[in-house]
Amino acid sequence: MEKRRGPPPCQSKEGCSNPAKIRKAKDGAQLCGPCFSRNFEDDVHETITNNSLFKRGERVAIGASGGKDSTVLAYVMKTLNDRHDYGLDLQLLSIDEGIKGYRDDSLLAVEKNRVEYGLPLTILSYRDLYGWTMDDIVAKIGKKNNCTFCGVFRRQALDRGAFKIGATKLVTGHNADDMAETVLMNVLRGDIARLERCTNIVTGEEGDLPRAKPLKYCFERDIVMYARTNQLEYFYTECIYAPNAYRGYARKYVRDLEKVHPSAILDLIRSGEKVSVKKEVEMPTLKICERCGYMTSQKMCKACLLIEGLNTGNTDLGVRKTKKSKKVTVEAEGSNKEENGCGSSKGGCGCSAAADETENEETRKRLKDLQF
Ligand SMILES: Nc1ncnc2c1ncn2[C@@H]1O[C@H](COP(=O)(O)OP(=O)(O)OP(=O)(O)O)[C@@H](O)[C@H]1O
Repeated sequence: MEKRRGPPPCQSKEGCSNPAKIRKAKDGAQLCGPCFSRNFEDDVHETITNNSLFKRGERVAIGASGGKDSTVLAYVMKTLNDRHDYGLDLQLLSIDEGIKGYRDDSLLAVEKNRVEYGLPLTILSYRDLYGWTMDDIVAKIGKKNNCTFCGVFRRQALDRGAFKIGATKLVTGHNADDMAETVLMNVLRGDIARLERCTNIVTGEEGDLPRAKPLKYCFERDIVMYARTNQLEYFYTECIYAPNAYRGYARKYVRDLEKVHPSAILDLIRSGEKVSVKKEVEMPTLKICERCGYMTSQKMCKACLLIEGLNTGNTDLGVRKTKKSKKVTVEAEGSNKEENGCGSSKGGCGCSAAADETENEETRKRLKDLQF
């Protein structure tokens, strides 16, 4: 009878004699658990050094959501900082979007990581920053455009949190699969400016707080395997408000593509990296939001526009380009909105927003207090 063959030997370059247990999704290498972990960490170290992501002595905020990517990011950043003596001051930064049964649970995972990794943790909430939780927003506008609100608010909240703790860089757990999906989405939307930027490993260098993505070349399946191999605790439920997001379709397509053509993910990223906008195409210049002081290419930042819409009942504001949203942007150019109450074209107009006047005032105060 033919003898059943066992697992092949580990293909690690270090000449390990263990049996292979894991096939690395990125390059198909068959490795044992410890060699897979080391190989994964070496990949991230190479990405960090090849792209000179950090300067010695920098305080780096790690965007920690409690999910697999940022949990692995925090663990690997700490491991590499210790192993290679990067000299970084690492801190965890979490944003509580106010989604019951999702973010409150995932923040428990971050809290555990804080204790286990010995990294300080700061949590900022949408409620404190904007006066609205995502639960409130979905109750008001439904599930259709809620991801727009969440994405804009989170981006700004992470920046504000990083400034608050004195970080000079923010790192997020965006991985190779995320990047490939984003390339695809920007192609489908014909958004060439975003297509050019979306594969950059560091973004926001024109502002005060650059963001880096050390896991840019790590495949999602390898991240999950790394988390399992190192018994990392993370929260693994999808956001309860995101199932219909456009990204879901791109994700499924990229996954199907990867099954028949494993290099598809890296190919998509490389395609994105090769795109460059012609010099004569005018790119937006950065200004300061007249209302909250955050950077923006308009007179008023997108978050303030969205808050304005929520507080005035004009929930299309900042979501779709309606005549009204244009009007508010133009208004912001011509007048001081702080004095205008509801922010409509008529100050003290008695429209439905008048009832929200106190709420508006509170939101503004909060935003002012949070300017750094
Ligand atoms: N609430 C949050 N607080 C802090 N950082 C966040 C938060 N949400 C997202 N991020 C950061 O942005 C990255 C990408 O977020 P995304 O929403 O795409 O989640 P994801 O791909 O599921 O990542 P994760 O597995 O880390 O949740 C995360 O890895 C994390 O670094």
